[in-house]
Amino acid sequence: MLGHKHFTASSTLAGPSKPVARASPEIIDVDLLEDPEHGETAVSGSGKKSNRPVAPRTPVSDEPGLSKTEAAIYPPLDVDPVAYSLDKCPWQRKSAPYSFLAHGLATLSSTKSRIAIMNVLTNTLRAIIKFHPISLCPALYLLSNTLAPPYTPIELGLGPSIMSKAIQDVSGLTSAALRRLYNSTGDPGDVAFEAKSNVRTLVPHPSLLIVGVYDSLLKIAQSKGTGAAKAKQSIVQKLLVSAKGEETRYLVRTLGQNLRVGAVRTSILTALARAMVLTPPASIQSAGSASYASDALLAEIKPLPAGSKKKMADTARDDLLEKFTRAEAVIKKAYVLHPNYDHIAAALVDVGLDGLAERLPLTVGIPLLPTLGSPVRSLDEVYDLLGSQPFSAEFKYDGQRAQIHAARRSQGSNIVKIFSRHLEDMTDKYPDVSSLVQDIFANSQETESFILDAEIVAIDPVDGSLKSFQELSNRARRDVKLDDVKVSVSVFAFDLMYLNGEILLERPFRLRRSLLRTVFPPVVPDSTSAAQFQHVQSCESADGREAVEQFWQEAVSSRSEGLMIKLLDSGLVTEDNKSRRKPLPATYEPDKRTAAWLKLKKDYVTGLGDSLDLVPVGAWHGNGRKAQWWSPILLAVWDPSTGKLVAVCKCMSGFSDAFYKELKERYLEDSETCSRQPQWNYEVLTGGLKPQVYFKPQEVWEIRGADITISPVSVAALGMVSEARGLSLRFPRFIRVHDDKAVENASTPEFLANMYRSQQGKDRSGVDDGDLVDVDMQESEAEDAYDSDG
Ligand SMILES: Nc1ncnc2c1ncn2[C@@H]1O[C@H](COP(=O)(O)OP(=O)(O)OP(=O)(O)O)[C@@H](O)[C@H]1O
Repeated sequence: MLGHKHFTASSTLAGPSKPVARASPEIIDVDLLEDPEHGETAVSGSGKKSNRPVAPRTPVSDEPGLSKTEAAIYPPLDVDPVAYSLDKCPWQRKSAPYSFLAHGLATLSSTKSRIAIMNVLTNTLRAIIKFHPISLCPALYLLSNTLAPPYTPIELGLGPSIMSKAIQDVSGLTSAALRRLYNSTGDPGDVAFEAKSNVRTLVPHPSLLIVGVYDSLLKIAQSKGTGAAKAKQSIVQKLLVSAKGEETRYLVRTLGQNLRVGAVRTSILTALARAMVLTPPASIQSAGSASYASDALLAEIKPLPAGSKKKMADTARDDLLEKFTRAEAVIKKAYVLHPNYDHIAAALVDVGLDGLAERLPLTVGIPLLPTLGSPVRSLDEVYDLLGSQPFSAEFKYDGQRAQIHAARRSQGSNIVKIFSRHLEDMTDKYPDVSSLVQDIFANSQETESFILDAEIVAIDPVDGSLKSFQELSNRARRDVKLDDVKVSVSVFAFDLMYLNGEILLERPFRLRRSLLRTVFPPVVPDSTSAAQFQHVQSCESADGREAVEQFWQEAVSSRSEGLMIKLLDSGLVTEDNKSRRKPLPATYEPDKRTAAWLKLKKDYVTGLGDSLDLVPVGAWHGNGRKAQWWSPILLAVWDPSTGKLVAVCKCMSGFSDAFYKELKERYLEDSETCSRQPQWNYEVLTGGLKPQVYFKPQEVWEIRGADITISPVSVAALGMVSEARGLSLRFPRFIRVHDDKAVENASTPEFLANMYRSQQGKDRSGVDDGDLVDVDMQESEAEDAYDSDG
């Protein structure tokens, strides 16, 4: 998966200051471009030729809104789709220009209204579907700031210094000028926009196209080996030379992997569904299909006044909303079973909404989005929610989720794919699990193909006892050879979604579990380097409440994280649930935090014995739903021996939207309390964590977490537990602001180290790297989970 790469002030300045390089038309890649009507060659703001571009004169705003260029060319996109006239689109039946998409992104970043966001996305996609459907797939990737499906390993691999050099070359600004711009804007896209805003070109540059920009990103990602940095920089420069107005800002934000618009995947899919209903591609015969809106229906609908949130009494609009709802369900289902925009866009253009489900079924080799659990705080709550409906309580193992896909091949080797919770392809990481799957095929001649859900857990190779998640995180991540496997694992299987050509998602859990248990018996291989296969340890509600309580106690004292509680049968209406809610399904619900899967974690109930009092010292700009706020927030302990604050973890959990809003107001950027550089009365050590803004240390927050871990990036309590590593808090959760505490009352590194020691159950003066945990990985997972919910 593409990582978040942030452009830091210091990296903006990387590379020597160069003489001005003129934007030259010769270096433009023809396949990026078309239509040379708007091009220019460098002249100064006065219109005279100049050797040096003029420094930007316009003040830099936080959220830029639309530049004049795009606003003048394109009609507004945030209007009710019923009122949006595609006839006014100036690029009809030509290749879709990137400036149109940039116009959409700029409009998105200037609004927080969900209705406006949906309108912009819908209208943008409608124009593309109608006039240049080939651009639909690249547009979906560019809108979601990805390059490929999540299971395709592809990364831009663009270091900030490449970006910085490219912007310097194209704008002619010195590194010092860029640094000043960065300090006043804090966003690389804004820096590039401002840097280019006064560059005028005399020789026309053809316009960037959506398809061309996307292809260039792929070329950047594919540049490997010696000379890759140069090749990447050259592609970025070509793009920047041709970019105009908002294109520059969004191009650079795209390259920096932080678009800063509030469009998450669910909004994009909803908009795609609406766009298909309103404007099916010319290739689809929509006449008579109930999925699409006819001209007659649209003519009947009265457009909503701008900004209106009220639903008007309008039967035709109700009909349209119903079509939207159905189309959304079709597209979202297709995506969760087959998360691939290339396939979805092609299928929509070929067969439309009506043929989508058949064209994109659950497929071995393409991961589906997994079912997720809803948190509960106690067994009482479990019984309260499920009443007397039968459930199974399973150990919640502390490992890595794995979706295992396999198909027998009569010739050549069998297909085996292992996907993570976020659908990344981890097959290379687990050759021992691949080898286990080959054993499964060898042992059972009837098994032809399957998709199963499991947790891969580190185990002791001798006695099979469970080891910690930290132990598992010690395994190498890529291209692991079977002989190099150092940490033994067991696959704890808990669900079966597909077997021998049959899709089992709609079957109740009791049946899926029974197939899993009978078709896939446990495997304990002779060799200790091969993976084991087991069923999760479980207990049934039918065994009685006392047995379930007893099982919970076992989970608490084991190395598991707690329990997963799963409904066994669908739709039972019992005395206790009939009045309260509709019966729950026990089907496999991709991408849903279903109430039929409850998770009861030890740390929800017990957690760390104590909470920590930490000081917020900085933050990063949020993404997706949180694009307008700061998230995560960097928290620090107070070191009384040095009088410094030391960052300990990033926190993004436990905050309400209202709290995020207040926080932004409390620490207004560039005011007395917030700055791009740390400049306060207390020195703050951040180790490997570099926030985008620094807060004046002035508050203390109560924070709870799952446990304390040795961290590769934290410098808190450095040397107290490990010589070379600091400590961090795993899964930090905000509880409240401590109004009664000053910075000097915050938790200390010593307190942190003591907590770590008591959690380990012994006073350890040193640890090995076996306890290392990848803090960043956990955080990005948490963020994704939040966004997909939101
Ligand atoms: N028996 C089990 N059944 C289902 N999931 C299990 C089981 N044992 C361990 N797990 C792990 O627990 C997770 C269930 O919690 P949830 O569905 O909310 O995912 P999550 O968002 O990754 O949560 P968390 O961070 O709490 O693990 C699964 O993703 C899986 O990795």
